[in-house]
Amino acid sequence: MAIKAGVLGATGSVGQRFILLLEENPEFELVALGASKRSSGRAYGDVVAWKQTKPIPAQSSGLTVHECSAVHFTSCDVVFSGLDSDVAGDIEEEFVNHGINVISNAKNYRQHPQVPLVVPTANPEHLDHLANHDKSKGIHICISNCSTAGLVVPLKALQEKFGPISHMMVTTMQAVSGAGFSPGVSSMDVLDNLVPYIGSEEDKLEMEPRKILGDVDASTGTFLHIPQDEFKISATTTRVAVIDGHTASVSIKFAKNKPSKEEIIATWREYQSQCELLKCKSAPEHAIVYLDQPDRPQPRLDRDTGNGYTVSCGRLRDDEVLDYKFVCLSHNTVLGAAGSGILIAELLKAKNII
Ligand SMILES: NC(=O)C1=CN([C@@H]2O[C@H](COP(=O)(O)OP(=O)(O)OC[C@H]3O[C@@H](n4cnc5c(N)ncnc54)[C@H](OP(=O)(O)O)[C@@H]3O)[C@@H](O)[C@H]2O)C=CC1
Ligand SMILES: N[C@@H](CC(=O)OP(=O)(O)O)C(=O)O
Repeated sequence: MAIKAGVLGATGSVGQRFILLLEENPEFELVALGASKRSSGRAYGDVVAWKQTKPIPAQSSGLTVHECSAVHFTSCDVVFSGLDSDVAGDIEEEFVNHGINVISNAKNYRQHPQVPLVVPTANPEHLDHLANHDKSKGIHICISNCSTAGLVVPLKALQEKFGPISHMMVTTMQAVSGAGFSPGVSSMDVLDNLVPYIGSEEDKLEMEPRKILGDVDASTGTFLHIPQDEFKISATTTRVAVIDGHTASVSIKFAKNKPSKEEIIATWREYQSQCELLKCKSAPEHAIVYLDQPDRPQPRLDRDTGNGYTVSCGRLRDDEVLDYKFVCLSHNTVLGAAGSGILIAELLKAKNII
């Protein structure tokens, strides 16, 4: 039976991606949409400022947009949240307290010790700890920050094979769709330009990988961060004139032995997450691809690999300061947001959690 899904923040950058991905996926039936009071009570097609390259799916276009109140979403098996973080905190809490399962893109609960922070092709095993969740409430899961999502997949593959990474320096070049649509980045700021600042983004990149790659205390269901002194991260984040696709230049140092370049590339190419092993519908054939061309990955050429669920890596080379440096690229509204939400719901079904 199809998973009945709702989308909160359906009119936004992430919300629109949810609409497109859900429409193409027979595992889901989209039954309810929510946005602000400005949009509620009207047909989705009439209120959304559609900015995707594919047309609005006809079925979604006719759905009525509701206010984000749990009463309108009780028929949903899962509700995906693409809400502005200014409002996501209270709204998601109300939904979970009404027994509705929420998978959120907003940052509000990412650091909560009982809420898993999941990138489905990196740490799907964290979802196993939800099997014994408090059944009087809905399940609450957070998806990572979009730059973090593309980063932790290649790191997880290396951590599994070669042990912990102790140091990382990362500089991102982030697409404008990451800044959302209301108001978004102005063309005067980003055209012919680069903005070397994205508010709070560096803190998230320095914090979230330590939870995603960390352990879980199974006795208490607490999601633990790798201590800061065991995994030091320094991040710089920038906005560039790209529509979709976040690129990162990354340098890493291994805590133990330094593998060879050939071992790293083979590890990335062979890596399989539970999503592929459990045959989730949206799972990419390869969670990571390594590109040998010296000028790849590039956002326009590589963001849609694996329908936007694959991380493209390239330019692996020695680093004079740490061990190695490389470039990675991922689709910020697919793997970095809506796509991960959908893949997490598919994992929950495959694991009999929903
Ligand atoms: N864009 C990206 O790549 C990523 C974004 N995120 C996170 O996902 C969330 C959504 O981001 P994004 O889509 O970019 O943002 P947008 O600004 O494009 O969309 C925000 C959405 O929130 C709704 N909203 C705003 N105020 C209210 C309210 N008071 N009550 C109910 N709904 C409201 C808007 O509805 P309306 O149109 O009616 O105003 C809109 O649907 C954010 O928390 C963001 O940080 C996470 C990962 C990646
Ligand atoms: N801040 C990211 C989008 C994102 O993921 O935001 P947050 O981590 O607040 O959900 C960007 O600007 O590209």
